[in-house]
Amino acid sequence: MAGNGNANGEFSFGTGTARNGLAKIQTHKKQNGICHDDSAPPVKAQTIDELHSLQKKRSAPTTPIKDSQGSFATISDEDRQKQQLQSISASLASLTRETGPKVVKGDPARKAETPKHVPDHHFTPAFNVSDSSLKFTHILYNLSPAELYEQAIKYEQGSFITATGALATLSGAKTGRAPRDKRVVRDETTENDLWWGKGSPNIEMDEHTFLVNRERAVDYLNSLDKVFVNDQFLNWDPQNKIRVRIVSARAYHSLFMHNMCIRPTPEELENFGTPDFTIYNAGQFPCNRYTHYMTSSTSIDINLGRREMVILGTQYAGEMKKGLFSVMHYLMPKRQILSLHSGCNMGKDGDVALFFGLSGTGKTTLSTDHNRYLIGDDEHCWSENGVSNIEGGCYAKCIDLSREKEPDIWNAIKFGTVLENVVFDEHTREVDYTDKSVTENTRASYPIEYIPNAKIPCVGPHPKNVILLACDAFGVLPPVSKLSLAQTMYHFISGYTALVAGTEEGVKEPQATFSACFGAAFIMLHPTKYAAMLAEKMQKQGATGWLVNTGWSGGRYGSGSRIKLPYTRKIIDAIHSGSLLEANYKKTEVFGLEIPTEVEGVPTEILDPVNTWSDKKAYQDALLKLAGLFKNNFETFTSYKIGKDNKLTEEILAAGPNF
Ligand SMILES: Nc1ncnc2c1ncn2[C@@H]1O[C@H](COP(=O)(O)OP(=O)(O)O)[C@@H](O)[C@H]1O
Ligand SMILES: C=C(OP(=O)(O)O)C(=O)O
Ligand SMILES: [Ca+2]
Ligand SMILES: [Mn+2]
Repeated sequence: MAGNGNANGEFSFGTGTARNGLAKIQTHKKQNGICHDDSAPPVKAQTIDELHSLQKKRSAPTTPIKDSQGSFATISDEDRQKQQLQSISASLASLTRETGPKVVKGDPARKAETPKHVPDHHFTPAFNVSDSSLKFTHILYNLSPAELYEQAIKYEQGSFITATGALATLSGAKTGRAPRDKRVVRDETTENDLWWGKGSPNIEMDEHTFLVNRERAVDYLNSLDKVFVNDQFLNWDPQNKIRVRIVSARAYHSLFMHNMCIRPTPEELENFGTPDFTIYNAGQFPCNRYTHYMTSSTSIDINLGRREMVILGTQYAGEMKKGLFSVMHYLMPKRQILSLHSGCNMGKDGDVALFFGLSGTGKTTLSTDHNRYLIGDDEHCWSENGVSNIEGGCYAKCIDLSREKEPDIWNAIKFGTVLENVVFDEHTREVDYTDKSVTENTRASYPIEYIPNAKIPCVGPHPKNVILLACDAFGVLPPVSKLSLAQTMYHFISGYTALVAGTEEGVKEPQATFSACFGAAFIMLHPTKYAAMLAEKMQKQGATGWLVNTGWSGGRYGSGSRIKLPYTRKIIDAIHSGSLLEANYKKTEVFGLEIPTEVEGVPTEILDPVNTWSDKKAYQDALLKLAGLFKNNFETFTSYKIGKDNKLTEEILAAGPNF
């Protein structure tokens, strides 16, 4: 290269050919004779460190807090930070030791932020002081998705950026929820309030054992260099908002909850105060099998009295979301608000539909509808004023996800989205959504506004249609039937579906299950309490109930096939538009379901399942088998009254299969 220069320090380009065959570089002769790298003004930095310090500017200053009179309080930024740290410090405090780790804000990797000395007073270690009280726990407080990406990629194995910008993560050994490892503290209050015993999801634990696990989680979290803290909200209904704090060890968990809960504005965060409920997620750390009530190394413990939840031995993020949902199933009915395991969307004319159903029945898929506003995909409240989403995000299954069939979910998988347990090309980072190598239960968690027609705020008027989704692996339930109120209640309390592989551990192929209120794993009170509220609301609002089978047709699982999604969508369209209400109906045998004779865009022969089975005897056997399972299951409920209405209770009992 030296050969290209000339005596004046000038280079020529294009005016001749240099000796090595390359064109000569030519620059204009500089007046002062100095050759600059480029024409931009020089950077105002003397050192590399100084240069780097220019890269990041401080976040917008926080706004003043208003006091009860509405005027701006004189609290300084420093005082506010102090209050916030005190609150977090209280959350992380040990219940058995007086001194705990010192809590400081910021990333320990950024040394400048680490205090050089213990701020309060100089102390001499004494026998009652443990090493843990001498260390700092760094708090990464409500980090942004970009910051959480950096944390995950730097420190958490199995974190990668996919071709569309999502954060691929691994949830570890557990890739689904562990309902058998969930425990609820039984104390004087919950003893009477909650549903205990046969069929109930609430497996009891005592207060003391809860505290043992809580201490285990808190000590684990405090043993780390840093923990993530999210302060967020649940429920878009402004009058019934719940403040939640999530303390976790992984950026994956923090980003997941950032997406799933409602994100506070900077002002809301400043006024956050003390949380109504706190999760301690120490999922990497197992519970202790010597601890009473523990039957595995996993424990998910809810203490309603303390307003706390502890997670040990599972990193599956869905436990946090569904754990909080359980809490809402206790808190909301206390306020006469019905909590619903359902998706929810709204048409252009304000017609709201609820989609009840167990995991894998299509709540997320069918509520995400390009022609309608999405209110939420999974957890809602129905109050005197209408519906509200509990969450701020969606949690979609990704197995076999396709751009054609589910374009809105496909497009939501971008920067900010957590993609759990998917398999991708090691070079291009293109995700293979058909790959089940890690699990069948691959998932995407994204903020609801990633769906283009999301309804923000996520609230709507009273529902017009209540759609019960069942994925029937027997292939005998019709693709759609119109229900009377009593039938709606019967099917709501039954909560039938075939559990498909994935979301719960150990389910390998579809199994008939009955899960009261389409969410027995999350309800806290007796199912008839929720059913009575639903009946009252549907009656008052004149809502219509529908049963939609998103499962098998033309034979049971193994011989028939799953009803095509485009057909189910046509059925749902006809419910929304009101046209299905106008159709002609006939009544089926055994289940006594009203089925339409025609639905636009759906082959008529599939509407009555008997038509699709080549072996009619096999159909009859399967039908009676399923009817028997329904009858057996409902026996536990026959001694309960639904609400104050004796007549409705009788009608509900009579609304089941007859054979
Ligand atoms: N006819 C159908 N209706 C609804 N979903 C279907 C249908 N056929 C296949 N599927 C698939 O079943 C899954 C339904 O899961 P999802 O919508 O996440 O259920 P949920 O939200 O109730 O857990 C999706 O992967 C979807 O693509
Ligand atoms: C996250 C869950 O929801 P769903 O499968 O209903 O979408 C779950 O049940 O763990
Ligand atoms: Ca879902
Ligand atoms: Mn769900």
